[in-house]
Amino acid sequence: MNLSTSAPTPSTSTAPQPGPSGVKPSPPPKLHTVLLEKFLAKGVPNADITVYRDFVLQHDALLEVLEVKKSNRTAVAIREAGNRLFLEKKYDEALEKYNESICHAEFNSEHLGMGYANRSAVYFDQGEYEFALYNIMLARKHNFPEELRSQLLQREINSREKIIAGQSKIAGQVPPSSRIGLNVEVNAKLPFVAKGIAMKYYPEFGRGLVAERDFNTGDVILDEKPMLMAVEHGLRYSVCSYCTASFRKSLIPCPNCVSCMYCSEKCLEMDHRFTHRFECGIMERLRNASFNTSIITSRLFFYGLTLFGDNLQLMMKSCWDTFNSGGNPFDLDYTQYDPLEEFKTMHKVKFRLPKANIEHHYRMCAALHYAIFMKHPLVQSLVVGKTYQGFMLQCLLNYTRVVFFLMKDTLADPQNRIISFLSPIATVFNHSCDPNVLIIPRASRIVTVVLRPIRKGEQLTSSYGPTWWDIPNLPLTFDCRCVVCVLGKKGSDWCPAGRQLPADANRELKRVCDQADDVAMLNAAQQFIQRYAALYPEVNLGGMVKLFHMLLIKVTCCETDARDRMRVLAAGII
Ligand SMILES: C[S@@+](CC[C@H](N)C(=O)[O-])C[C@H]1O[C@@H](n2cnc3c(N)ncnc32)[C@H](O)[C@@H]1O
Repeated sequence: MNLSTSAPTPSTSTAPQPGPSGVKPSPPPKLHTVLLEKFLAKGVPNADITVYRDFVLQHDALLEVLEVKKSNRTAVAIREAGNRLFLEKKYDEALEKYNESICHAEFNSEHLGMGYANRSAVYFDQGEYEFALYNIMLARKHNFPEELRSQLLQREINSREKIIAGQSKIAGQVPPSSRIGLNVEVNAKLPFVAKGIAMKYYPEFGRGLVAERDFNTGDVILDEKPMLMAVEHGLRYSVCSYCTASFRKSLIPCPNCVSCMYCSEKCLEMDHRFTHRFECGIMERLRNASFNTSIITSRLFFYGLTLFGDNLQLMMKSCWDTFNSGGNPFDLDYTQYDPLEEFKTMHKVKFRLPKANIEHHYRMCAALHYAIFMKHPLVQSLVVGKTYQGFMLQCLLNYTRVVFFLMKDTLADPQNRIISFLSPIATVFNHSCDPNVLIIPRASRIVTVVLRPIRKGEQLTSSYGPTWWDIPNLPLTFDCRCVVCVLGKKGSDWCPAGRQLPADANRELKRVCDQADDVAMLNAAQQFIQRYAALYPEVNLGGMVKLFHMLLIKVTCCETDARDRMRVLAAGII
């Protein structure tokens, strides 16, 4: 037990940020704040996690919130709200409402079919005829009422006619190009990582990634599948709860709860197998007690438990002594992919606590999750007895620390809603205000592209928010020790005085911006950065890196759209 009464009582307002990536911190959930304030009033902020747990269990009644059940009545009301949005041509909002309605529709009811049919009307109006056909197919599969089928048939005929007439968006779309997927030689044991990247320990950063050979602008050096992902609650009707794909919001519901949707049966099955079976039925309680995506901390425990075949004894034997002992994913052999070995490496990660003292938040977070998960019948049946319960509690606390240390967040939409991911390699990139790579999280993959030439021996760094050419007002959770900050430079002060591009380059700069489309501009920007790299950092080159950065994200999004349309075609609609 670590009961220290002499430590100053920390304030509850310094909440943990959702991750180290510079995305705006979310306020702590009300329940967390209320309980933490009560707890800290006792004057023992450094109390052992078991003391936090017992305190939370004493306040069990506060954890109770109504778990919303599926209901056709609710489904109808929400669908009608969707219809109003559809008439106002607010298509994205209408799709979200139809998704919510589909989630609330009872198992096997006609209201599932009605929701899909209404979605098909939105896609038809948007000119997304393949998605319209896909949703018509779903409507028919899910009890769309017989008496309304003629309308659906007419929409199907109209969609097919549009496609035959060449009005499909597939015709004019950006073809999926080599922007997605590695375009350099790969590591023999980690075929999703470029050859010539290794892990190195840096005293000021902890683990980091180092280049063991030169890389060029535009090299795709990582194409990784995350181990775990989480979407904030507000996105539950917009993206897949498992892989986070948007799939133009053409999602299918969890058959048992109203809180999760998926882009495919496969994702539904995978999510259920690894984590959702422990969450289904207690989602509202979890949400009530969690930061936006902090549920991912507990998911790491249940993911591990699943990989150990639900055998807690085995998991405890393998993991009890290895918390925080140091893990190196480069020791793994992914040609013989073993998710259990990958999990064990993540379990061992040596974390550093952030600069603000927020350990009391971590303890409250873990204690709350523990108390809520212990209400789930499946967890109750697997975690029996004080020893195993103690192990689960310790895991939840350690994984809260590890996940908040490593997790990367990304803004999913203009409403700044967040998706978070945890992966063995992409989370090892340290931050620099002068980054040399860009991480682009897309549905179920994390792609990393080189922004400017990297020489052998340099550290590979991404930006968690601030860059020297762009300084958003976003705090980092640590004192930044990157080269820009250590030298006390900001903005254009980072560029050596008098360094300028030659006159020729200025003409070329204009040519880059005059390109006809995004792909051409992206390629021109890439060549420009590579050609003038010797003059980096220079203000205009910084602007060009920023443009390259922006275009990479835009082109990747277009390619994702293109792939989604191809995927719908492959579903057998034509
Ligand atoms: C996503 S992890 C990066 C990998 C981490 N260094 C490790 O050992 O696994 C983020 C953490 O790395 C450290 N870090 C990353 N960039 C840093 C920087 N520019 N200055 C100081 N610490 C940094 C901080 O402790 C931060 O919370």
